[in-house]
Amino acid sequence: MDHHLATNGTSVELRPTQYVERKAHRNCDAKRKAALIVLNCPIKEPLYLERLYNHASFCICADGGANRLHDLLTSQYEPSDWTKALRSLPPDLIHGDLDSLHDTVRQRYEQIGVEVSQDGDQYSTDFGKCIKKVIERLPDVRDILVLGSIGGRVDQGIGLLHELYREQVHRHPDVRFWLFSEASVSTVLSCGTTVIYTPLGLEWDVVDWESEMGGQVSTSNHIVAERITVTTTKEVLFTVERARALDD
Ligand SMILES: Nc1ncnc2c1ncn2[C@@H]1O[C@H](COP(=O)(O)OP(=O)(O)OP(=O)(O)O)[C@@H](O)[C@H]1O
Ligand SMILES: Cc1ncc(C[n+]2csc(CCO)c2C)c(N)n1
Repeated sequence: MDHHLATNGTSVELRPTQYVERKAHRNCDAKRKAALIVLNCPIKEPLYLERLYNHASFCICADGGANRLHDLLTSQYEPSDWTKALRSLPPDLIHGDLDSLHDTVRQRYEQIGVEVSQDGDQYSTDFGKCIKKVIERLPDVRDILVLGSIGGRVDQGIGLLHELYREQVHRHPDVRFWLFSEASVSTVLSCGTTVIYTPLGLEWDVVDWESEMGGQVSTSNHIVAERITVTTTKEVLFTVERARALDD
């Protein structure tokens, strides 16, 4: 069963954990195309990155995201083995205004044949620029996996949520955006009914519950069943906490 598509015309089914499940090789011929965007945010778990990478048929680093990828990969090898380290999970493209990309990182990636492209526009973020590239290079993309965070700078964090909402709701309603951060997976749920399959439904379940910023917001809810149904009249951000450890 495809857990993304509307099954009966009225509900969409999602399985937030599918992209962190084990996959031996990179997905280049998947029916439902996915792309990975690596943002300039801390990446601590190599296995998390590898899982997302293997589910994507196109991987793009947003400017300083390439520094993060470089640092994580090289930390796992001897310093002299940096080519081997970088070739283990090579991005297809590094893109952005390139004001954060370190010179050495750029040179090293260029040396192993990774394309680096610059767009100096000062009215769009590197994340926004990368989404455009993904759509250009992978026109049939259905899921965009974003490895990032809303920790750190508040303007960047709120800006990222704003862009996820804009892209999902207004610009690319046929594409689903997933934000994979250190501790959780988030996606914007459209109006109507969404069924979410998780390892575990919600402890604080609500019915006919008005929700808005400054009004009522459900945070820190607990998942206690395998199937959650969310019916909403406005888009909502759904976040599920990740299990502490990924299992093989
Ligand atoms: N603290 C942060 N929180 C959330 N997202 C971030 C943060 N820092 C960077 N990002 C994301 O990573 C992308 C690349 O960031 P980078 O630092 O390389 O460029 P920037 O010039 O600071 O950002 P931008 O050009 O997008 O304003 C940004 O577009 C943003 O989406
Ligand atoms: C009202 C307004 N606020 C901020 C920026 C600046 N800005 C927005 S995106 C971006 C690119 C960052 O790499 C920059 C510098 C602007 N142009 N307009």
